[in-house]
Amino acid sequence: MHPCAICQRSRAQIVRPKNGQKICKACFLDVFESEIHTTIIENDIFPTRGERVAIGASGGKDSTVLASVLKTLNERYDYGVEFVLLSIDEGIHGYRDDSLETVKRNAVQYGMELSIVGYEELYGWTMDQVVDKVGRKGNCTYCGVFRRQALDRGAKRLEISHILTGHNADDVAETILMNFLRGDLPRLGRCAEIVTASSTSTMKRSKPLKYAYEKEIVLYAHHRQLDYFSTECVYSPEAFRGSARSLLKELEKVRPSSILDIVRSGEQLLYKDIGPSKKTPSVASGDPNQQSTRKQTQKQEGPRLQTVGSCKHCGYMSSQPICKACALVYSLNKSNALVEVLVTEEPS
Ligand SMILES: Nc1ncnc2c1ncn2[C@@H]1O[C@H](COP(=O)(O)OP(=O)(O)OP(=O)(O)O)[C@@H](O)[C@H]1O
Repeated sequence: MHPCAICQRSRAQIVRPKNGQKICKACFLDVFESEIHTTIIENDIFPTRGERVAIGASGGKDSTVLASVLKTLNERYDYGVEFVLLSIDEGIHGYRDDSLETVKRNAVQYGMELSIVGYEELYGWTMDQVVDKVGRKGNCTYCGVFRRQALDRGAKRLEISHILTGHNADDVAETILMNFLRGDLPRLGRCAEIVTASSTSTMKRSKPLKYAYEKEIVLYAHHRQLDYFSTECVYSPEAFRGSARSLLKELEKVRPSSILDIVRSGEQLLYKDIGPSKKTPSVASGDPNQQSTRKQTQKQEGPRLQTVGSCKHCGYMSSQPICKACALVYSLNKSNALVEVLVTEEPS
């Protein structure tokens, strides 16, 4: 029987996936929470007392652990923050409708207000309809782009300007790997940041679980007996992300520190601005083809720093003149003769 490497008193029950340390359950829960508190303090995630902050709540393990830990830490360390659960209903039958029931229970369990915003209401399309139209290849792109904006819009309705997501170290490392393999250094730099803010938008996003391993999040949820929804999305992840995930899991098996090492590498690779591109054409409409012309021009001239501004159509955060959500809705509606971009209905 190993004594706990931290308290030296109780029997070690858990081998920490992050570093192999053998510790007892109480010390694991304590060290897991303490590390997230340290991340919050070191990165000044809650600089303003009295702030209302939205937690992107999917009902899955990550955002459920995030909500639970934040409630604990807010009470323990008195951050003075009010948390609100914000859920996006993508319109995926047999998946999101079930997980939203979990979020409704979490709202009661954690005593947090819950707000739900749907793709159908925002974009005129549920994900089930998008998949019917575009098929299973590439549908994750629509979902990811729509969700990002839907969270912004949901928060704005609540008069909240700070959104937290449950992205963990594995998620961040996976995205860094994907961007590295694509040679997309500007995006790589942005995805490695823990807090993203912009001078042209009031919305801030933070990832308090950025240094928490997925395996430890599962362990924490298990030992705290949290109520979360564990089914995978019925539309499996796009092939490239799936491959990056498998690669990461293989690396983790032979070297558990790989996940944090990749996150640290991403942080070191934060791209440095090399000045504006000369020939970038302006994008005047939501036509995604024009945006791809812009991309090609950038490829010829070398990468540029991706700066965050506002979409000319809908006014929400965008690194392009026309945001990706507007471009995607445009492409979905175009063949239905609905050229009016629905997202313009709610300007910022
Ligand atoms: N439908 C949703 N509504 C609100 N927030 C969401 C939704 N889907 C994802 N998010 C936010 O984005 C984060 C990352 O989402 P992702 O799809 O990678 O899921 P995940 O890693 O399985 O996380 P979770 O376990 O919380 O579902 C989530 O932790 C959550 O904060």
